[in-house]
Amino acid sequence: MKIALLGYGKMGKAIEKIALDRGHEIVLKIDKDSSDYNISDADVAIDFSLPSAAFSNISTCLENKVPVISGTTGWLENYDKAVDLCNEHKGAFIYASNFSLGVNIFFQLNEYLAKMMSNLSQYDISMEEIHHTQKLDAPSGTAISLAEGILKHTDKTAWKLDEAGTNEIPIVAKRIENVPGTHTINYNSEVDSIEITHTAHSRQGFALGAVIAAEWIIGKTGVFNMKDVLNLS
Ligand SMILES: NC(=O)C1=CN([C@@H]2O[C@H](COP(=O)(O)OP(=O)(O)OC[C@H]3O[C@@H](n4cnc5c(N)ncnc54)[C@H](OP(=O)(O)O)[C@@H]3O)[C@@H](O)[C@H]2O)C=CC1
Ligand SMILES: O=C(O)C1=N[C@H](C(=O)O)C[C@H](O)C1
Repeated sequence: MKIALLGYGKMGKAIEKIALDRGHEIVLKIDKDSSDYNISDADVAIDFSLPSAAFSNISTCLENKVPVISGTTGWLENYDKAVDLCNEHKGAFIYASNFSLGVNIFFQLNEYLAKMMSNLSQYDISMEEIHHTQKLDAPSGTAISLAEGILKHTDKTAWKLDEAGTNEIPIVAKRIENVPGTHTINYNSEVDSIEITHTAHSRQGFALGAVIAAEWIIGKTGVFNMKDVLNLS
């Protein structure tokens, strides 16, 4: 498979290594703002760039009928436009806030627990995410996905970074050197607390998931997610 890497930073480099190990070829690497690259040699593009660059990169791929996998976070105000563009061009597109198998299992565990806790008003919910100090967005895309999973099953109406109202899920974002990504959901009552945590030990899981998604999307048309790729029910 011929892969274009849109974003050649920490994730782009981790993806390159795994892709080469799995017998793929990297035909394009874009690591800064450059609007006139030629994507047409690629079978698939993988975008791990910047919040400000992702939508433009995704649009370029879809307009040129190149399937695109995006892991960039912090650009979701344009997600619906990307979906429309994908449908208009009969393209193929996956966005995931987190490509690791472990986090996608954790997403399901989170919803299961939220359902169980939904009528137990003695527990207060809160969330914490910890990432490395170079991270540009807060809260993390994964924290937002986790909060959305909880909102489906509770009477909370929204998530909020830091200070939250009674109907909101508070998210605390911490930035500590070299932390690849840790997410915790806490239910606290006067007598006890229940906490679930996913801890990434490196970027390997994210990168492998992105390459697996790129392999999976070839020959498909439509907008998909990691639940489709991993066949999680
Ligand atoms: N979904 C998931 O599983 C994961 C998602 N992420 C997300 O992926 C994104 C990238 O993370 P990470 O690799 O750690 O970040 P980095 O900052 O290490 O890499 C981003 C790269 O994008 C480059 N870039 C700048 N402008 C453009 C452009 N217009 N087109 C393409 N590339 C460009 C940057 O170059 P320069 O430095 O010159 O500006 C930089 O090399 C973030 O949004 C992060 O949150 C990260 C890990 C997992
Ligand atoms: O920027 C990162 O590093 C990460 N970003 C993603 C996010 O915002 O959730 C995924 C992972 O946690 C690492």
